[in-house]
Amino acid sequence: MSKPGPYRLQQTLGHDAPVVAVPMCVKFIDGQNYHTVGEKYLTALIDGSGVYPLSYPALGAALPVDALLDHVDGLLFTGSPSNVAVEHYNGDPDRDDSPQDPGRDAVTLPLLRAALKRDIPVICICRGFQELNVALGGTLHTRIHELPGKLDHRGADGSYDEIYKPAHQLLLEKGSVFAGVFGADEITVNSVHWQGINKLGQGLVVEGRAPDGVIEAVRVAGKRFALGVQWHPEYRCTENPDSMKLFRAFGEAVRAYAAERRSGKAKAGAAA
Ligand SMILES: N[C@@H](CCC(=O)NCCCC(=O)O)C(=O)O
Repeated sequence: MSKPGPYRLQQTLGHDAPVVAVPMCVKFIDGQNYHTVGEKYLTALIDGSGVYPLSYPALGAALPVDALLDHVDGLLFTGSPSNVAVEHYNGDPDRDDSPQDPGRDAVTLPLLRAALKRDIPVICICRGFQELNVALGGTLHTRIHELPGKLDHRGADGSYDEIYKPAHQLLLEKGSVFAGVFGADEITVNSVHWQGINKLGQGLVVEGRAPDGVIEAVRVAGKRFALGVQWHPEYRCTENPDSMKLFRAFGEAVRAYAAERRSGKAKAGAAA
């Protein structure tokens, strides 16, 4: 795989740009743990949403989530090759070589619940979408391509453009929040995942599916902006008008929340 050149940002943020936290993954590299986040998520937040991304380490309960949430205006939960551990949803054993990230699980699941409690805007992508479902008591299929009648959602081999190329239609519920964002009942999306929603988490509303019925878009009922997508709108975000619509909508929700938070009107703390 060839190394990409530096990304050239298209936006310059103002000093008062709202802040969006992005929980990191833990990767073991050359004998040490590194906390990492894919650049495309950070640049999509800047160029798509106009917000300031703040990477958040996966150090578990040592960092109380409410200490972070007092200072941010939104959260983005990224995709990752690793899978949510089955112990978090009482699932069947995962495949033996399933990549795991217990450090990330220990942060993202409580962080998601706390953010939803405060009604902070959240967008959850791929692994983040699966975390949203698990955080709300849902379960996952670990190998959807092995289920009868399902497409292979794992993405093609090859260059990143090949892996993240348009893969299938997303069929949206009429009148859904996503249909409003896109101004359409159907768009084309990419697909890079083994796992998918099985039992739906509490409070989640299905807004869109792949043609094989796999759940691809959800929202949390009653929240100002809490959306999850199984595909990758962050990939080459600025080149895809639908991806830009989604990131712009997230940016608007974050700016509205930031104005409330900074005026002291947002719900405070875990008691809210
Ligand atoms: N591991 C899960 C989630 C898949 C996922 O998030 N893929 C993205 C990979 C890296 C990235 O683009 O950030 C599954 O296989 O379902």
